[in-house]
Amino acid sequence: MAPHALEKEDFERDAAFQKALHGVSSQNEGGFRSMFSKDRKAHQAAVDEYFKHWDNKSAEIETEETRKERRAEYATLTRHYYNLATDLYEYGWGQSFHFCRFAYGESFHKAIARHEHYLAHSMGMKENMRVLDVGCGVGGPAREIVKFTGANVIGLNNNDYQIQRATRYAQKEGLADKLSFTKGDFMQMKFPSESFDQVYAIEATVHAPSLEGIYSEIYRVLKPGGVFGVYEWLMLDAYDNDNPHHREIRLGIEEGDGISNMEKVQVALDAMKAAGFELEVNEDLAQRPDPYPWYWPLAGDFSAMSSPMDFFTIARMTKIGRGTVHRFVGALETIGLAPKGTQKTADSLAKAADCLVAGGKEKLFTPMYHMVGRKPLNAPITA
Ligand SMILES: CC(C)=CCC[C@@H](C)[C@H]1CC[C@H]2C3=C(CC[C@]12C)[C@@]1(C)CC[C@H](O)C[C@@H]1CC3
Repeated sequence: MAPHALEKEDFERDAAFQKALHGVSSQNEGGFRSMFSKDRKAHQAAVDEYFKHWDNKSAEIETEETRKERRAEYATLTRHYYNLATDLYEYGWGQSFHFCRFAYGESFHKAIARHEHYLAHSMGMKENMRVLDVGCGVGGPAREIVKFTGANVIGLNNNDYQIQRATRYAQKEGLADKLSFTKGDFMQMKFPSESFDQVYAIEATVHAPSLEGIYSEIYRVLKPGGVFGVYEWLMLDAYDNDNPHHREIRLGIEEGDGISNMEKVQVALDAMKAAGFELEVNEDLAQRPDPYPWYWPLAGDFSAMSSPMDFFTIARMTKIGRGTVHRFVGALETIGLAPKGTQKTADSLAKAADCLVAGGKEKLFTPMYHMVGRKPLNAPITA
């Protein structure tokens, strides 16, 4: 397969844009309040840049050409998605931007942390290993993994705002000596070959334009014998791209979650193999017989709530919670307190939530395809 064309990086441009858009809001406590202190013009630019990929491009008229255009601008698309969505994520979900399994009686935040521990455990992560977190968000998982394993973690992210927030949170928790964050496109990492003992990615490599491309780049930076562990977002075998309903679900997830190209399970398995990994774990954790499915918080199923402490956390994620946000930010936009496009972003996220739930219920989609691959000890050096 021909290697995927990469977007040209421009760190100065991105830093200037992040400063103009977010200003000092990266130093706020986070979440809802941060949403209102954005520069209006820069916010509009981010909205236009992101939604040009989706407006008037419905599932019925989707062509391979449209998907190709999104893949060609994967880095800009994802960077602007997180420019728009990060504050809403923190407000509605917390600082670990991923789903998880739920055990009986387990609180939301405990379940999230357990999912992170499980990945580290499945990879055999040990104290003082040099570990890379690919697509680290605002660093919630990395902080938990450093505390759980004692590994030294570097978080890689192509969104300056998230890096600033992640750095601030790590400093606040006194973890700065074990955890740092750096800016970069994961398709073209600046790290030398064979420089990490382990690499993990939690619901992040789905933002890549090509799974083979990102897995190969991860393989390159791993030392021989090194391990890559991932929770991947994938469409399941039952997904049929010729079925309009299926396509609508996939597109709703892609648009509302900043994804240029979501693939099926077999593509990911082939990509791991093509990259050179020996696959040690390969399982859709969403198919385990858990008491509650991964999507229950978004489905607004309060009967699955295990701890009274979770009431307000979950309330923000439900349809009613999302409707309240829709009306509230709409009103704030009208009176000029929130930048234009805030409601459009919230609505797109809300639609994604519905598509995620539908994808989960209809067994078309998983956010937790768990793979662990090892780079063979005798692997030849890759440039
Ligand atoms: C985008 C990828 C690859 C991973 C992120 C997974 C999840 C953390 C997000 C997917 C959908 C998001 C939504 C919200 C928070 C973060 C997600 C669950 C909200 C609950 C945030 C508050 C809004 O009012 C509603 C959102 C619905 C979708």
